[in-house]
Amino acid sequence: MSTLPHGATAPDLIDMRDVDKVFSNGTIALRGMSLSIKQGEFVSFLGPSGCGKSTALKMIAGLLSVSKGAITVNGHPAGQSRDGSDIGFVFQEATLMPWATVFDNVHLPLKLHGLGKAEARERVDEALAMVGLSNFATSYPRELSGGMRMRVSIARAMVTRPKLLLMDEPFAALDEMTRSKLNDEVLALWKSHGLTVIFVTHSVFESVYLSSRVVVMAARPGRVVHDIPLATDIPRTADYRMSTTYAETCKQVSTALEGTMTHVDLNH
Ligand SMILES: Nc1ncnc2c1ncn2[C@@H]1O[C@H](COP(=O)(O)OP(=O)(O)OP(=O)(O)O)[C@@H](O)[C@H]1O
Repeated sequence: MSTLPHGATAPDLIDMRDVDKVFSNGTIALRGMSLSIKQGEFVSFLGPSGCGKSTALKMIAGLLSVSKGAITVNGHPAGQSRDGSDIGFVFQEATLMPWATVFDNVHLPLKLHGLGKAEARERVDEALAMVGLSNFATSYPRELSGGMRMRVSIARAMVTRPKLLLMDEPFAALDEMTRSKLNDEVLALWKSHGLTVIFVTHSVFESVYLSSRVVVMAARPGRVVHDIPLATDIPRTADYRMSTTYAETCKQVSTALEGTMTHVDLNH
């Protein structure tokens, strides 16, 4: 358990203890990563290319094994929760089935759990409504814009009603306006569903706008070098993007990120 600023306690949802990841070709993707994340946090993993952000996310999801150390999610070793449906994963590409409708794409995780179309309809409709795509259930991915395809991908991650949403640079390929809009939509989902979110990004601006905490990582070997808590009581609005507080926080995080370039471990 960790103590929140107002004195209440929230359980640690994720606990990473001294985690290493060494790939079979000898690459040390992560060394000694320790991190606790409380239920309800919005945490960004920010760092240069190759610092192990995606690797850390995939290990938390149980998609990759750890080489050393341990990761628990909700008290279970990563990847060993009862049915895996308490984690939603959104990749950089929307990775939709081009031959299937929006409805069928979002239905997929429930189908894999044995839920037929009729039984799943309410849940799929709910997920599509969450991302504003109720009118596109019968459309095909090729008929949608890049932003809409990413919304389908988010609906597919949310259809199992996960507690934890893992997002791996989901908006990197989108234009600035669509990206800002989707940032706001993810924040709204985070708040309304009491989610815990881990969001991988290269963007200082995006991490500061979204997060309650920015974990700055360095490469060679991948590791955590800064853990920066951010104020969450300031509403994330268009005004906030223009504020001096936002500019100053971006500068602080940017300086921390620039510092990662000098944090090369010469023993590696
Ligand atoms: N399957 C793999 N086999 C071997 N090496 C890998 C594998 N996956 C990742 N790596 C290496 O591990 C390191 C960390 O990779 P990772 O993709 O986690 O970094 P990242 O911070 O997410 O990078 P980016 O921001 O460019 O996506 C890199 O050096 C990468 O080349």
